[in-house]
Amino acid sequence: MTVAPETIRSPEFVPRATRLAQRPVKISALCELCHSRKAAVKRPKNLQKLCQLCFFNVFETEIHQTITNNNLYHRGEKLALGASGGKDSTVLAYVMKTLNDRYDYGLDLVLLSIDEGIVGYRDDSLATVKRNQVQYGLPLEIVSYKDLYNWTMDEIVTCCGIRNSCTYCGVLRRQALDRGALKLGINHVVTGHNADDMAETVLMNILRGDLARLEKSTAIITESAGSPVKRSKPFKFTYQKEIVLYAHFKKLDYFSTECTYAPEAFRGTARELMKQLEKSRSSTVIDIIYSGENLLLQPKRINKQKQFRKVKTIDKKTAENGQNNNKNREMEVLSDGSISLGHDRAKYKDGNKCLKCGYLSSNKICKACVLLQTLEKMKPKITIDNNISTDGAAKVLRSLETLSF
Ligand SMILES: Nc1ncnc2c1ncn2[C@@H]1O[C@H](COP(=O)(O)OP(=O)(O)OP(=O)(O)O)[C@@H](O)[C@H]1O
Repeated sequence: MTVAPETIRSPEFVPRATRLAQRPVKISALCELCHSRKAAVKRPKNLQKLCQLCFFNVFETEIHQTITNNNLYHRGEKLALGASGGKDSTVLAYVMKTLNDRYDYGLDLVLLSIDEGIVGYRDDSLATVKRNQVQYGLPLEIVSYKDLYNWTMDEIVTCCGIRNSCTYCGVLRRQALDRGALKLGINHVVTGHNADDMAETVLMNILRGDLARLEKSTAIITESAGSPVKRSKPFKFTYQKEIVLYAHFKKLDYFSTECTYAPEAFRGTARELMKQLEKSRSSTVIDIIYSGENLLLQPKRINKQKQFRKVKTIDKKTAENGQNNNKNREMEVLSDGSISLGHDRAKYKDGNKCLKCGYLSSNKICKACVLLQTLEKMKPKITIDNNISTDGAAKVLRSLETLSF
């Protein structure tokens, strides 16, 4: 197995969206709303020129309207705000606290952080969350992969490579957020997913022909079978660039480095495509979300599509070994080496538990356990470098370079 060193991001890397949004914009005009103060921003959403105060006001009011129009929360509800220390979740914590106080929502807010165990990345971003906890006066709960699964992401990458790291991390984080929330007696997790994230997901699902996921990808509130924890995304209509501008002007304390491991490769492709489209049509992000919301999918066609995809993607060797004859397919290694987590056809009903870990799951074995089982199988095949003099990504990279399967 070879891993290109450039797929591991330098800790100094600053995402392009952050760099662009932080670049001072020269606008020599008056604010189009108050007509008295000098405009400081040109809103990426509609190109309106606004002063800082009016920008803060429209930004917060739009999120308030998203919350109230969609009846996202109710008085007395306890919410776990997914806090990674990044721009989206820092703005999420700040805005949710501001709106809760301003409009007297009557919500009980708690910050919930998942420590995936990525040295040089998550430990630094968690330090930011700890400062936010003090700055916003909100309680904080930190749950780690190591405690829940006995694996850190650094160990997982050392074991299975970078290629599938986003699959592992995404599945484990989803469950970790649920478990962290339940530990706090909360059944509602709020995340900072924004309009750009959502449009990218819609595009990815269209490009992959994943119609089943496409249907769910624009939901502002989701509840999955087998989990008592629901999720909501109050930034569904909020542009990423505006989130960065807001954090910048408000001087919020956030961590702007991207994950050490390369972001999901295909998401990057969808992101690039979206940026290209945005150059000629500034409303691209909202248009894609709108299309995703209004696509009418015919069940018969979805089934056909699934069958077609199954024939196309099953790895030849695995198929020859008969491993995919299992009707209750749980995990499939695709021909391109990536992992696809299937669903148990004999679906469990709500409230059923994973036979392995006992955690709630709609499948016989939960997705996290399926992945952890695979990791355990791979573990004996590798020798992990015991030299602890170099930590984090550098150590992982060195370990990966010496591995052979
Ligand atoms: N380690 C974590 N702990 C708690 N919540 C998380 C964590 N990682 C992600 N989330 C939640 O999921 C949302 C989307 O995460 P994603 O990985 O897409 O990061 P992002 O777009 O860079 O967001 P952020 O800027 O907040 O890190 C975050 O805004 C946050 O609410």
